[in-house]
Amino acid sequence: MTVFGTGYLGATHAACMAELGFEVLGVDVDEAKVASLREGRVPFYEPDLEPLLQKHVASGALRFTTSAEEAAAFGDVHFVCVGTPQRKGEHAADLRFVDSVIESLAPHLDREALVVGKSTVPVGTAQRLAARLAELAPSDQVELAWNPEFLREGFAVEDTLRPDRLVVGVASERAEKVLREVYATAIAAGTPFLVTDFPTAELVKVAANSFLATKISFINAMAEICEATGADVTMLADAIGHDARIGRRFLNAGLGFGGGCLPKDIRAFMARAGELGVDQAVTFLREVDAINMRRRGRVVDLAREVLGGSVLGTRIGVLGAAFKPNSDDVRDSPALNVAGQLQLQGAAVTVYDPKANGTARAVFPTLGYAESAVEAATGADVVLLLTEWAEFTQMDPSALEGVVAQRRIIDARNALDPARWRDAGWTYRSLGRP
Ligand SMILES: NC(=O)C1=CN([C@@H]2O[C@H](COP(=O)(O)OP(=O)(O)OC[C@H]3O[C@@H](n4cnc5c(N)ncnc54)[C@H](O)[C@@H]3O)[C@@H](O)[C@H]2O)C=CC1
Ligand SMILES: O=C(O)[C@H]1O[C@H](OP(=O)(O)OP(=O)(O)OC[C@H]2O[C@@H](n3ccc(=O)[nH]c3=O)[C@H](O)[C@@H]2O)[C@H](O)[C@@H](O)[C@@H]1O
Repeated sequence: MTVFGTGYLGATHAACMAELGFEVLGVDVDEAKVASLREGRVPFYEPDLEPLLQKHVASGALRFTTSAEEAAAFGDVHFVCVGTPQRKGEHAADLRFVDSVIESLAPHLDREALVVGKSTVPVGTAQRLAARLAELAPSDQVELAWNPEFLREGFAVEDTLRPDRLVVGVASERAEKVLREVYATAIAAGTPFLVTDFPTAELVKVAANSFLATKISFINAMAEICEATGADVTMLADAIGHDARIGRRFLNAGLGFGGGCLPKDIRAFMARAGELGVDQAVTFLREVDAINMRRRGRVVDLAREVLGGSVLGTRIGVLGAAFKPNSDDVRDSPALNVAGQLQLQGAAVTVYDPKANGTARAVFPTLGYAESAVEAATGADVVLLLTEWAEFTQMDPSALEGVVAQRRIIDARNALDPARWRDAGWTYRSLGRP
């Protein structure tokens, strides 16, 4: 099989398919990425991925190329895992990479093949691509299926090898049969395998991410109310989370969601609903987005408040740049956004992230970068915890007390024990907690 696009999703999918026993050819237009993967080096940080890549590159089961023609000749099943980012200045998804896979692959498909979309796309895309595939492919035995992906960064390998469900949108029994073979190991282990049509498969993905985003913004809205009343949002989340219908997971209030998926997916969903004339059905997502973005401003305000009204001329130590722990991904990262805003307001900001210094520096070269939490906090008038890496949450306050200018910490992820820091003489502030 082949995997088009070897980013966070595609590289993981390719390595995991090799682990399941398939011969896999990864395809990317980025020559540097392909060169790195060929040498067994993952060009981003994802726990557990590199050993898997190295194992299967070494055995020859996993190879990489930049040639779509080579891929067409090699594969019977072709997965599409390319990016679908937000279009510049718009909410809609940019589908040019998905389109370009079909344009470059289809003309070479001269025998039976199944093209399987995994990228997150607006509903209706699969139908359109299926028509284009039929137009371009020399063989009439070429078909499309849609198989959305639900993996989380930081747990990508685990989620791919042991998914909690598999969803396939198919147009024929043959496509279903092929996908049952591809996922035979997970199906045998009891993973629910849901077979549906194209639009349902596409919608399952954006509905799931919209629900997750809504859950986070719901608790962050409660955090705003807690801040106005002196209530404690963490206790509130624990208490409502005991109701199994609600559930405690994804109710962590704080700086809100970012990354290459939730923000762009809810925006693309609103844009697509608008095109379909049903925008009213998802106008609540506008509020979900607005609540989320307000959290970033709230942390900046809190820093200003703690610093006596202005951040101008102050030194701020920032712990975390990635959009979440166990990842080096800084796409739409709330942490980096806050660090950038504080710098714009005149603070000298020094950032440390265990894995994301490099990716952060590439998009935000003007911030200061440190090699450790202690170095980032040195001379700081306030320290901000913006990404809850275990390295930070397990930190002893005494590790920083000798280096900071002032013992002040803002815990924007509600990840530290307030009593521990206060007892050690720190001014501790967090979001939605007194
Ligand atoms: N990152 C994640 O955790 C998840 C991502 N998704 C979805 O998967 C898709 C990919 O996301 P990421 O892997 O994060 O993006 P990414 O940006 O890390 O990777 C995309 C890759 O596609 C390559 N590419 C672009 N055009 C190509 C072409 N014509 N042929 C071959 N390769 C090409 C790029 O060079 C890049 O390496 C998106 O639609 C995303 O919403 C879905 C579930 C999880
Ligand atoms: O479509 C995708 O790409 C993926 O998007 C998310 O996965 P991911 O973006 O890797 O990360 P999450 O763990 O969902 O976290 C997203 C953001 O929400 C924030 N978050 C999460 C949970 C929470 O309780 N509170 C909270 O603020 C995180 O800090 C992070 O910024 C979904 O969880 C995956 O199922 C989905 O496949």
